[in-house]
Amino acid sequence: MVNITSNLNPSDQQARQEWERAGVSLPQFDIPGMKAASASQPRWIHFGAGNLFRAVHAPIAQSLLDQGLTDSGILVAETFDPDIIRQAYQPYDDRFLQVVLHADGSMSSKLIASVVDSFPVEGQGSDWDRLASVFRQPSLQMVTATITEKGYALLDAHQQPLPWITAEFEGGPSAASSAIGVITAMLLARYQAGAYPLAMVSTDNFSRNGERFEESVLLMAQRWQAGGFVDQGFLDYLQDSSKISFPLTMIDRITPNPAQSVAQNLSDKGVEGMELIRTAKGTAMATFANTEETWYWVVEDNFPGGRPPLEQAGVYLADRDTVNAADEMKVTGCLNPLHTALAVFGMLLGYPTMSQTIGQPDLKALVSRLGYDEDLPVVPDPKIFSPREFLRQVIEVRVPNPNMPDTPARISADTSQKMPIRFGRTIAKYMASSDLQLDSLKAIPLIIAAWLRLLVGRDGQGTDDSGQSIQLSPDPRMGDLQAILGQVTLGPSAVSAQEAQSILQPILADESIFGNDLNQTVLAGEIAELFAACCQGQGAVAATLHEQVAHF
Ligand SMILES: NC(=O)C1=CN([C@@H]2O[C@H](COP(=O)(O)OP(=O)(O)OC[C@H]3O[C@@H](n4cnc5c(N)ncnc54)[C@H](O)[C@@H]3O)[C@@H](O)[C@H]2O)C=CC1
Ligand SMILES: O=P(O)(O)OC[C@H]1O[C@](O)(CO)[C@@H](O)[C@@H]1O
Repeated sequence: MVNITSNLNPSDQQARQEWERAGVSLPQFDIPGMKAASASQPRWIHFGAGNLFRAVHAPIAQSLLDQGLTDSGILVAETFDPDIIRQAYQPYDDRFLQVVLHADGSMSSKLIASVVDSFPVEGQGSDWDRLASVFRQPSLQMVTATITEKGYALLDAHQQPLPWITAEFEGGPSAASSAIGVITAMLLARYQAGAYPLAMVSTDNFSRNGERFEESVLLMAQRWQAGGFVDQGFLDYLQDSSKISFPLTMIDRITPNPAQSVAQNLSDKGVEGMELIRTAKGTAMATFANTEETWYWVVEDNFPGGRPPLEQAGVYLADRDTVNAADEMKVTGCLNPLHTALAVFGMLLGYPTMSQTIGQPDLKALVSRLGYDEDLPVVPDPKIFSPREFLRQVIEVRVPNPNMPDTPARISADTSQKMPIRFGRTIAKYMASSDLQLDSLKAIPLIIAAWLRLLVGRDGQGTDDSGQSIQLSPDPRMGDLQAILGQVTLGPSAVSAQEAQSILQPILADESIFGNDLNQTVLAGEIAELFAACCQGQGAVAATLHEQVAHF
């Protein structure tokens, strides 16, 4: 048996052979040497210690170390759920396995030991002080983040501070506890230590992520300045692009929650302690992260304090327009809209995995129509890779990978927040185009209708196509959407298309969901008709889908 915390002395041939037998490749670099170098010269710190960090960022740091291109590893801080550090990092010396699940059913694993230190940040205390001393080091070059889209939010829809942010606005840096509050307080420490340069790199999954990161940090700092906690010089520092940058990025690697099947497989191969961990806040972790083979990280090359040679580890460095095009290509066209479509129908039709959804011929036809015919004509071409080839891989290789334990439930979380980017942008482009006709969109109205049909129910329960009540994934708009959809009846006496149009009117008018008032478009009638058809009793969703794809 082997254990990830065991001594990885390069001369211990027996241990190395045992790892080899377990199918796990080991770090090639000198771990104690790396730890010493990182302590005196930290270069890279990450916020958000979840699974994507383990699938992408930490392995990139390891690749650079293995190639001898850097001597410094990566540090990781967690503000939202410090139990992640306490339960999934500290007991394992900050090590874990990165497990790649290949489409042929095989898996390859790497022991990742590039994480130098981990910080469970909870108010001011020793971890806060240790983190601040990292930020005071001139050697620090980049901060990356995966804190989810919600992590950047400071204001509500009425531009009022979110309840948990008010105390931070009013209490200044010493009251910081949110990710943005802590990051801004750390930048203050860096400013006070010598105003050294730093790149602040959001790697969260939404368009123009760097701009959003910058706006949030600046807003926090402005509120602190208004309260007399910081001087104008700090704001000037944050806005001086020769000091602080907020590059745009596109990141892509489907990384599901750790699966029991993977834990079992590793245990069977003789790796000890491969356990699933669920923190009290609900983050699903393990002693490994499972992910797919394909990955992309495209980042705007704007690092005022220099950067590690990321391109040597497979990262695309590009100009701002290219990154933006790559991101829009993925998020509004060639991946995420297809994912949402499959997740919605997967929930309705009872498919347990994402790969099973796309294995159903009607659903494959639906996302092929969506991707090739409706999205591809309006997505930008980043030129560094082909959108058509990217789309082909998503449809033919990545989502169908039967080895990936990804679920419709994971992808369908927060769908209301994803609608404007995943479908609203495309609708807006068709509306603005003189060549493209809005009524040529057939997949998009069907997906919107299916999503609304899924939400028919109450208290966070929806109704699947067999009429059973099912637990829906969390969504901040669930309450108000279900209140409106509560007027809908399912079954033989279900709503007519006309009734549906009147019930759906306030939802379709909501520009925060669709980016446009759909009632002003030909799509409203189409959605209402499809929605009403999907409400006509058991099997109506599958029947409507089948009938529609026959006409694509
Ligand atoms: N998992 C994936 O396939 C991919 C994820 N991403 C991005 O990475 C983000 C995180 O994904 P994972 O690490 O896989 O998720 P995860 O569930 O493994 O971890 C979530 C991470 O986000 C933090 N977090 C959650 N809510 C927060 C909040 N309100 N404020 C600050 N931090 C918060 C958690 O503490 C944790 O560190 C996603 O939301 C997405 O933006 C991007 C591409 C692929
Ligand atoms: O729908 P979500 O929650 O953004 O997840 C989409 C999935 O596709 C991805 O964009 C793949 O990179 C990941 O964010 C995630 O696996």
